[in-house]
Amino acid sequence: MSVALIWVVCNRFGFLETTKFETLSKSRTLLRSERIKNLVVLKQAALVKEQMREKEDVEVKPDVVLPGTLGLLSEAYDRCGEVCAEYAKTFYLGTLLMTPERRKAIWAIYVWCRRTDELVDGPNASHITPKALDRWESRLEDLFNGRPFDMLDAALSDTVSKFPVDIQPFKDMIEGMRMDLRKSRYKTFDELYLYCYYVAGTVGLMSVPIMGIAPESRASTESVYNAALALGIANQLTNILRDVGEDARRGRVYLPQDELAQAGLSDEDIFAGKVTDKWRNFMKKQIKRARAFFDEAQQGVTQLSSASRWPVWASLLLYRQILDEIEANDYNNFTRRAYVSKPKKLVSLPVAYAKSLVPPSRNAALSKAIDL
Ligand SMILES: CC(C)=CCC/C(C)=C/CC/C(C)=C/CC/C(C)=C/[C@@H]1[C@@H](COP(=O)(O)OP(=O)(O)O)[C@]1(C)CC/C=C(\C)CC/C=C(\C)CCC=C(C)C
Ligand SMILES: [Mn+2]
Repeated sequence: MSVALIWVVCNRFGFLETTKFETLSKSRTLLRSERIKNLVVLKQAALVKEQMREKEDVEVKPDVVLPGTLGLLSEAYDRCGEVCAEYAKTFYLGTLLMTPERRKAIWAIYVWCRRTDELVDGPNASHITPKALDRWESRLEDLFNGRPFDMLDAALSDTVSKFPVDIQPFKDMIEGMRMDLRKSRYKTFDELYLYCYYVAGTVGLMSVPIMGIAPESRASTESVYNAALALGIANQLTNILRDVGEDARRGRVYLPQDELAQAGLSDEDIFAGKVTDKWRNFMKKQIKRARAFFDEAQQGVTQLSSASRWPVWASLLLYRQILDEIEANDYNNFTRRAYVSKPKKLVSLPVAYAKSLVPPSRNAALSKAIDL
């Protein structure tokens, strides 16, 4: 399908205007989650398909640098690297295995995501209004148009001028932050999925054009994007399950209300924070669902370019283990924070490395079978 056609389809369904997207008629049979798969994934995949198939290394556009700005740019990327190292040490170490161009690009994206999240979760969160998020969005548009506001924006501006990264997932992440300002309950999993797409699935979509798909991969670009989306969703669902108590203390319940009711639970039970059999059974189902998203993601990691596989496997295995730790805490995610110990983290790194050595199958039939 051509990019143009996909744009038409996206516009036709109002996808590109997120508010319209949210208020689409209830009579539509597709769930939001399915529409995201059908529309965003197709569009993102089409945008980069051509560029990424050509070479193992994404064709990076040459630097067009104004005299005297090269040093500033490299300083900007260094700063992004420092922020990344400070907030996400293991992940930072993983990025060191990537090619220098890709590593810097991932740092720049990481920093933009972290800053976006800080707007609603950081020390100034109580002053953040929808207007402030609108301003953040116009700053995003400016940097995509080559007019960065500050040094860290300049790094991302440079990245998006070199890699086939689309602005939509970035805008959608801001939409997720808007959702956080106006909403603290989710009626169904479908509603929660939309939130997870906005704040985390988008990270997967932003990252694939940088990570690159292995030239020998026979999997469809769409299936790799689906896997990347699934990894973002899996990570966010895990985040949510780990932070139930912490979120409840801020008056937030990121759990499907209908599933809570079916399990005989309500918000009051969450605020009371007692681990009961009802809670354990509810949690078992939520953990099972998060694991299913990790399973979906795992099939796509192998299709990434060889140097990108190790950091992605490492982060996937580390995040996935948080679910095991919730179980080990007997599902007490009210007062105990599940975390993966240093020794377990250390063991995961060589495991991730071994997994990253597995190349994408050259066998077309097999690759078809793993198409998601
Ligand atoms: C084919 C395939 C599998 C490709 C891999 C694609 C890929 C690299 C996916 C990455 C998925 C990922 C790391 C998603 C992040 C999800 C996440 C945890 C989002 C958090 C949102 C808000 O949650 P909350 O406020 O509840 O959480 P905190 O309490 O604040 O923690 C985020 C915090 C949004 C901001 C996200 C980031 C700062 C992470 C950005 C990460 C990258 C750009 C790098 C990703 C690369 C690797 C190698 C993992
Ligand atoms: Mn946050």
